[in-house]
Amino acid sequence: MAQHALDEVTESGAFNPSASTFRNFISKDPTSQFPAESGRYHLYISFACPFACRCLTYLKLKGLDKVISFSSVKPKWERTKETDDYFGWVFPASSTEESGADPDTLNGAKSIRELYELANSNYCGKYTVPVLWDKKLKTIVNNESSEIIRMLNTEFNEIAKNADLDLYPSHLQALIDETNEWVYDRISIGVYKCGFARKQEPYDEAVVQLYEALDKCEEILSNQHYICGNHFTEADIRLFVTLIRFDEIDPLGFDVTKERIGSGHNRYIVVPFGGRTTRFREPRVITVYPAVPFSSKTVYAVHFKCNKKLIREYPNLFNYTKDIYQISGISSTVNMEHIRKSYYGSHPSLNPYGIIPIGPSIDYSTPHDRERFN
Ligand SMILES: N[C@@H](CCC(=O)N[C@@H](CS)C(=O)NCC(=O)O)C(=O)O
Repeated sequence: MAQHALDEVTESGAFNPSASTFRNFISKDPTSQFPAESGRYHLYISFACPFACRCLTYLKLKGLDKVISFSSVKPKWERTKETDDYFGWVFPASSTEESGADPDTLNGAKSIRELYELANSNYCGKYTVPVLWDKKLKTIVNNESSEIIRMLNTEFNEIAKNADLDLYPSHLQALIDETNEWVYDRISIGVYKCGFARKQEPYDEAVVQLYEALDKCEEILSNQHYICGNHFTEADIRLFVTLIRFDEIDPLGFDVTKERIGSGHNRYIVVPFGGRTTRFREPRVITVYPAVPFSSKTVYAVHFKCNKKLIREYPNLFNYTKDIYQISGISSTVNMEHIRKSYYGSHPSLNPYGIIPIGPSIDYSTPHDRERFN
């Protein structure tokens, strides 16, 4: 059994991930094995992982982040044991080692792998995030994001701050399920199918399907506010976590304006803006030959070869992404520094030197036009 999703590739070269292994459910029933209780559970995430961030988004939106604690691993995979070559998610040794990541004060684990081994000493499989951990029984409840978000939606409502928020309302369930199916297959996992393909044919197939699905989203979102109508649902969160990783915001804190200076040449004026990491003290003018727009240097577009079109070339999808980003609590689930470091730094077979491209500058907090559907 493969230890990494990256290695779950069939003989024909296509990415084919295996199912998650821990599939228990937390229930509002106090007599169940895993009852919904304040302070009992912990969510281990990576800010880089779209699947883990689905769950974090639920903690924020449902007002459960005081009821269920959470912490993030470091973004870049590291060796997890002296005795073998498995590289995976690790915790920092101290809270100052890596901004956004926390040591594992609960179990004293050095890696996510250790948690899987604590839960099952015979475990062999992938060591993925998210991990929903039961502090009382010292085990993994569930490591499948699509199930964790369903529990968070309904089972903690007695103690959730925003119990009334229902992201899987009964009248939309059939439509949400149907939407999830094609969005997952062609977009959420579709970008990984493009990136992890080891032969041209499966890549060609996945990339066509990805862009057909993005075109379909664009069409749907030109007629309605959200992907399943005018109601914000689970399906929007599942789509958003991929869209936000497609066109990355400027990680270095540069405001880049482009000027054309003759055929084939672009001049970029790079201006540092306040409060964020900057590399230059003074505004600089840099010239790029030939005319390669910065906007082509994005996470999925570059790293996973999803470069037919960027999200911001789709007016409705782009404004939709901004709209969701601006929902209270959501921007705190987006850590671009972790996303960049992780994708570019953790897949040596895709990016052997671990070089992180500069990326474009997009401000997702700027106005959008989605209120037109209100
Ligand atoms: N089915 C899982 C998939 C989670 C998943 O693929 N996580 C990736 C990060 S995006 C991971 O932890 N990979 C570690 C590895 O492949 O070793 C879910 O949706 O919860």
